Amino acid sequence: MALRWGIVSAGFISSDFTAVLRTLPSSEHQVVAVAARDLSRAKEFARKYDIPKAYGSYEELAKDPNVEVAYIGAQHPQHKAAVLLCLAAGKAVLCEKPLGVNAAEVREMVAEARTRGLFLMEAIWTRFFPASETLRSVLAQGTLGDLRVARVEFGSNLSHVPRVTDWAQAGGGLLDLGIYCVQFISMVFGGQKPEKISAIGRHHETGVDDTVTVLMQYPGGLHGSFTCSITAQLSNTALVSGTKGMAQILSPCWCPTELVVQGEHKEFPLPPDPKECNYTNGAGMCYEAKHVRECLRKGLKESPVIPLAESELLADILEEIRKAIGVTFPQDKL
Ligand SMILES: NC(=O)C1=CN([C@@H]2O[C@H](COP(=O)(O)OP(=O)(O)OC[C@H]3O[C@@H](n4cnc5c(N)ncnc54)[C@H](OP(=O)(O)O)[C@@H]3O)[C@@H](O)[C@H]2O)C=CC1
Ligand SMILES: O=C(O)[C@H](O)[C@H](O)[C@H](O)CO
Repeated sequence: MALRWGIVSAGFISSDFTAVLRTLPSSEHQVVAVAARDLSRAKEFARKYDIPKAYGSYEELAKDPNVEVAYIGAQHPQHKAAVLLCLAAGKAVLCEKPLGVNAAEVREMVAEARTRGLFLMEAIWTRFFPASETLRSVLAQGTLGDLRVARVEFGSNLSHVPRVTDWAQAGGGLLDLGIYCVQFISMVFGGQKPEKISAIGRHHETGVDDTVTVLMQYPGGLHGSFTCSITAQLSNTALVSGTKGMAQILSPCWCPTELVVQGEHKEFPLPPDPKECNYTNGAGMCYEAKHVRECLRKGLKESPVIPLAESELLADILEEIRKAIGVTFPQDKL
């Protein structure tokens, strides 16, 4: 039976996600409604993607009985209200990363989903790419021996993207790009909590974090480290290494198609990108969409691949790093 999606907000990532859903069999995925703060933009989006219902408020979409799962594609500070609204209306929710601006926001959403017995997932789409799945099996087989080090770099000059430098919209590299680095390290180290975190950060002129380098010590003496930047181009690769060898995810490591294990290069081609995609490897959003459908059809309340406890952990780590480098957002004071 088709999963009936409602798209909350009509921005860039919502466009990509909707375009990708339309490439999947309509017997499995249908987009039944879209909402934007402005009705005319919602209507334009609905016309473009042939969506039967357009709403001028997120509230109206949440009340639509035909919507089964809401996809939240608004900017970071708008996630919490949209998620809570959809959960209160009994919808399952897939919310873009970062789930919340800080750990308190994430905990509030997770608690609400649990209390209501509803599915909630943070859209850490990276984990559903075949290259990431293969890396997880390589690690599970012990191919790399005892793990020692994980290292990620994600940076690019994004100073032209308004939301990325906007302090009021919780911009900066950590929440936008650093979250991909932290999720990688967390994935390869088994979702453990780091014992120690230290960080240095350069502030952007708008007050958000510009470039951040982080060292994390994990139980068993494992070392995780990353650099993220909204002004400097970095290698955008990720590696994990142990006593028997190394595996490397090549660029773009947040939506990967190439994995090198002990020197052996493996490629994982994506389905063709819908031509209107705004972001790199947008076609790869199909993997998380399929995963959400599988979870919902099995009656799961959270994803086993990115469980809610790990979303809480990622938020805790990001918040601790922000504290260490002195970056705060309005949400931190509430
Ligand atoms: N998984 C991935 O690959 C990617 C994920 N993302 C995530 O998706 C989210 C959205 O990013 P993106 O699509 O680039 O963002 P956009 O700039 O396209 O904004 C998305 C929507 O946010 C709402 N919005 C924008 N500004 C404001 C504001 N000042 N106050 C209230 N609402 C506002 C609007 O909703 P409306 O249409 O209702 O007016 C807008 O359409 C981010 O959280 C980002 O981290 C982004 C890029 C890639
Ligand atoms: O999730 C992402 O991929 C990031 O939000 C984008 O890559 C970045 O913000 C590009 O503008």
